[in-house]
Amino acid sequence: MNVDIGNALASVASPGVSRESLERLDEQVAAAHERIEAGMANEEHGYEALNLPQRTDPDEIRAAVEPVADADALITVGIGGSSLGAATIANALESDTETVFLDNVDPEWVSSHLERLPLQKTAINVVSRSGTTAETLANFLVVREAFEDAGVDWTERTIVTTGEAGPLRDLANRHDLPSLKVPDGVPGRFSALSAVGMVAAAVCGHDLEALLAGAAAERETLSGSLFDCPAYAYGATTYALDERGAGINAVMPYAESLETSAEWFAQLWAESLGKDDLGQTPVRALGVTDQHSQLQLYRAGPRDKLVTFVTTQEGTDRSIPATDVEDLAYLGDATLGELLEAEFEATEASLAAAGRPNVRVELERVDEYELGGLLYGMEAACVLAGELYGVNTFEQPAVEWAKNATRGLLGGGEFEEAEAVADKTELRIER
Ligand SMILES: O=P(O)(O)OC[C@H]1O[C@H](O)[C@H](O)[C@@H](O)[C@@H]1O
Repeated sequence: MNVDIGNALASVASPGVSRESLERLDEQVAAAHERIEAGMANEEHGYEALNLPQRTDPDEIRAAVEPVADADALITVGIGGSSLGAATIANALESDTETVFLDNVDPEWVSSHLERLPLQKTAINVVSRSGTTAETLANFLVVREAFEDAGVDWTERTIVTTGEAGPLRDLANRHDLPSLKVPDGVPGRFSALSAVGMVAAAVCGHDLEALLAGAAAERETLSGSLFDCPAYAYGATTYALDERGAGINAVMPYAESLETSAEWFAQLWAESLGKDDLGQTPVRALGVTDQHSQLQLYRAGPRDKLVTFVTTQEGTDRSIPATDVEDLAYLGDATLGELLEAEFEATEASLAAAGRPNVRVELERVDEYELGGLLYGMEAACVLAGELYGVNTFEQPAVEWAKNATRGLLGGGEFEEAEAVADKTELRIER
């Protein structure tokens, strides 16, 4: 990926960061880079994620999915980091295999998928790093039952990806299911380039080598200066803008196929950096759609936002048919791709003209190679930002708190967090 931070400079935007400040910040980037390289070399928890392009074995993943290679549909049961990376890849790329991601326990929604899908020709991909996440295990039990009710042997159609030990690992062993291991030292939200994100891609027939090659190329750019490394330029600029008041980061891909990448990014940014009263709030937007809903706020609301555009240079196009309606004649000379491009450029310029900081992340096209680069680049940006903030990027104690409270409420053990639910302050206004 390439990154253009010109519209984040103080000469354009407020808040903005001056070239001199960036040069001073670059000294911290150099120190952070040394720390990151050491963490990678020592295979430390979290930093190990940045070694995945070299560590992930596509053959192992393809071998595990071999029994379900004929599937017409794939249900991935997982949540957060065990779903969003896989969904980002699957939703970005074309495939004949329909992919469904059960990352919610809304009973109506879960049932509607199970009633609709051809279960005889459907595979199940269960993913949980811990193997204990209540939503994932509950959904898996429900999916299994639906397969049994339909007379389909779910043990023939299930692939498990989980840690070395835990309830899901036990289950995989008990039923002799094909299974893959979540690599050690890789937190869920940094695991897209492992089996966690790539099983679904393999079932869909995507090019796993190209995903990893794109990520490896991004890894090669990591260096001690933000001016030489797109990922660090992004991480350092977002950090500097947050310090200057842009506490919100609205990520706006200009490609429908990249919409899920903004969801994936939101988890990465929020769970990694939201600590010690620090962190930038990620917001999901989509170009051009959200030009007609959120842009007013981005351009004229509080000066607390950075807009991150994600653009692609090339893709399939479609011409707009000519019409004899005079006022619409200009459209007939264009294509939908040209319209999209013009709308992006106009939106970017409109923010800059109003002095609102924005950054452009450029991909050449939406394919495996470029996606690998985007996933890796944003992860590296996040790790760098975590170093600059001085937070523990790789933990998520606040999420664990709510997980414990839920388990306590359901009788899954003694968790003091559950008591807080009973302590809720009420001020109800009833109709
Ligand atoms: O993969 P699992 O162990 O099932 O965890 C799934 C998700 O659970 C929690 O919400 C964590 O905060 C996330 O970081 C994680 O991705």
